[in-house]
Amino acid sequence: MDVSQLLDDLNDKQRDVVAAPLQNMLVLAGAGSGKTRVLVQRIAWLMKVEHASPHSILAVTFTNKAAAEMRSRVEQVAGGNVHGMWIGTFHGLAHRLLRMHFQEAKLPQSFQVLDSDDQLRLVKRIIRSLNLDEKRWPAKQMQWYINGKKDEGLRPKHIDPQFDETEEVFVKVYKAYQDACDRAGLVDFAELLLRAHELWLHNPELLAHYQQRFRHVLVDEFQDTNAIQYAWLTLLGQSKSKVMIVGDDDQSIYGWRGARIENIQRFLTDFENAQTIRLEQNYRSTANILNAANKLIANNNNRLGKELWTEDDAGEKISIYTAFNEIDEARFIAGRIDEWRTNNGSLDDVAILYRSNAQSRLLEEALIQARLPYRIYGGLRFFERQEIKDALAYLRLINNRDDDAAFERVINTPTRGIGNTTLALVRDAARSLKLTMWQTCQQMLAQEQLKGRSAKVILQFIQLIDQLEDDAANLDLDQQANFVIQHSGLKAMYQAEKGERAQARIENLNELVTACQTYEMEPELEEEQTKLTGFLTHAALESGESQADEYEPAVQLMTMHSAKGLEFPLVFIAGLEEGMFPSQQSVEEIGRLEEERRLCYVGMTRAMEKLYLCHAESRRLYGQEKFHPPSRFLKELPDECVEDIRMRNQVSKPSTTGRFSNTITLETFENTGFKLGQSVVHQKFGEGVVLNYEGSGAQSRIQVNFTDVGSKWLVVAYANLKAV
Ligand SMILES: Nc1ncnc2c1ncn2[C@@H]1O[C@H](COP(=O)(O)OP(=O)(O)OP(=O)(O)O)[C@@H](O)[C@H]1O
Ligand SMILES: [Mg+2]
Repeated sequence: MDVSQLLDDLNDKQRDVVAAPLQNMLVLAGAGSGKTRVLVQRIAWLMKVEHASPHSILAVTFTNKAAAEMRSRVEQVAGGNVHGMWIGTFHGLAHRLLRMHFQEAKLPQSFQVLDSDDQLRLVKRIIRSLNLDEKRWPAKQMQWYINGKKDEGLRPKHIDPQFDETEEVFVKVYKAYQDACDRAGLVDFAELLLRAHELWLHNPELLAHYQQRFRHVLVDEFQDTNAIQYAWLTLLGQSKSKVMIVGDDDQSIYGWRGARIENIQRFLTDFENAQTIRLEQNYRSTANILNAANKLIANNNNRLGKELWTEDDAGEKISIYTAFNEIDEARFIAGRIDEWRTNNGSLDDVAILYRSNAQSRLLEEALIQARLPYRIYGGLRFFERQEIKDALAYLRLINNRDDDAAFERVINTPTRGIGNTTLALVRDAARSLKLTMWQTCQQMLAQEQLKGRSAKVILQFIQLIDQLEDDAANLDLDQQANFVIQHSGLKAMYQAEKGERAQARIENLNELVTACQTYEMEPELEEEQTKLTGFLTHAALESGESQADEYEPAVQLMTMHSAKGLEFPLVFIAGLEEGMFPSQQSVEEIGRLEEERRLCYVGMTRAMEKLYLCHAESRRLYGQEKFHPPSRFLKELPDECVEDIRMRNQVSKPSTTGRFSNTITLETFENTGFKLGQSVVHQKFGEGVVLNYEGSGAQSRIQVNFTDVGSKWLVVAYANLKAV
């Protein structure tokens, strides 16, 4: 691309940014206004027009994926070699600095990065070594505390507990933990940032070198930077370097993790002569989607204030689907996606967004049934999640004591103090005796080959499993699962860990109970196996099935948090109910409620062409039927942008499958010339039976259960169905 082309395809405001003189700049703009795009073009401009060497450019984004994308876009636009340019996340860049300057950072050359699970384990060890009661001082809470302090740039010596005894303990653990890390050459995620900051702060020549080098600093998604990231940037800003930040205060969704929206305003005072440029034209979404999102976010206070408009057509209205229950919601979504595919839409263009990870299970199930390949973005599929595998392993062991994989998984989860040496001993014995782990344990106990403490804990474990089976023998499957989750100690273990991840794990365990409750075994299998066996098989199959290959087009499932910065032609948001979204905890606190609303704004503005917002009238949660009212966010949307696709004056009819909620208007239905239960024939799909109908005029859709290909939603106007 030559220089003149660099400014083509940009509006005036965007051009002002890309071609601005060298200066500190804040680009403040709403979703889809081209922030990321101008940031990339600006880099190309700096190289081509300002003759900046790639070496002098530092670009920061929020995820590794975004960084990879930015690099390839810069290569495309700037044409060719961007070798020497630093593009990455704050964490990635900090890591790089520490590797290059390990000595100045006072780290051994071979220092290791500690991931979150390893960190937790180490914190646990520290708590024990200090003879603290683990129940009173949960490791997860300590971990949260330590990371929070690091994110604020605070070392133990900076914290004054002021006679607060609890905090005194926290600081003591923090200090002991840090000493242990330093001795072992371990660096946790938060430490990467803090160390990188200290590296520059304590080594003025090094800082001067980088200030000299990185003349051009560009940061995307700036609204979600935390205190230490901001401090690090400020060090670069104190030189000739010019810093351009782009962000949107309305999309700040990581406040709960220490992100500070105020950093946007601080930037204007801390960075010399910083200019603010606002982009106001949105290029992503149709007018209906954009106007609705604008209206929604206007309900927040303390905004920096931005207006967004589009030249785009009104487009289709946003569809609000009122599902009868959560199963209906999932099937509706799968049905619409199937229809999209039938009409030659690519599955890569479709995203399903939700508030919490546990919601994915039902959606996954519906997609599997509809044979729609999917991918979970930034996370694991439901049955592959750690806590679910833990719980299933207990159930498997109850079902079959000889399941060695299950045995290995839970023998020490939660921790029972069975040492690796003991386990190795049992493993060896099992191998030579050609017995399973369970059988070997029993034999070794009987022959007194296990002694002392090891013998005691293994015996207790064996008794626990036997007891769990006995106690749960007469319970229904869901109660059985619930019983096992409670009494195995799994629930308590996860409850003791504080923080969002632990919360998500508990939600997933609860969702597993719901899955057991709604699991229906195929009648022909009932004679051959128990319901538990049936369910375990189902879980095993689901965890391996329908996994989309890397390059196969697939529906993307993700939380709204991980959807940041992305865009899709067709977007579904599921579970828009009070208590789900906004979440129960957030409705009591105005600050958190506003963050939820921003999250909804982020979700809605991912959609380019069509947006579906779904809520269920009843939802089974934690094994209980809940009747949540529709989310307040739905009520905040302007009438003219939305359509309700559940009909008024409806008549409920049980469907032939018995599992769908069917609400149809008989009158309109009859206008199509088809009746419920009628046999029809379709040119491609063959013969089928009419199950359901919705919409009117050109939008009318009909659901037909085809003998060969199963149920499909078709647009009546194009389906060319014939009665038989
Ligand atoms: N001037 C333009 N002409 C045509 N398309 C544009 C223009 N500017 C941006 N776009 C397109 O609009 C879409 C949104 O742009 P981009 O992702 O850069 O927005 P953003 O402000 O970074 O959004 P978000 O806040 O969600 O991160 C992209 O598909 C981009 O290519
Ligand atoms: Mg962006």
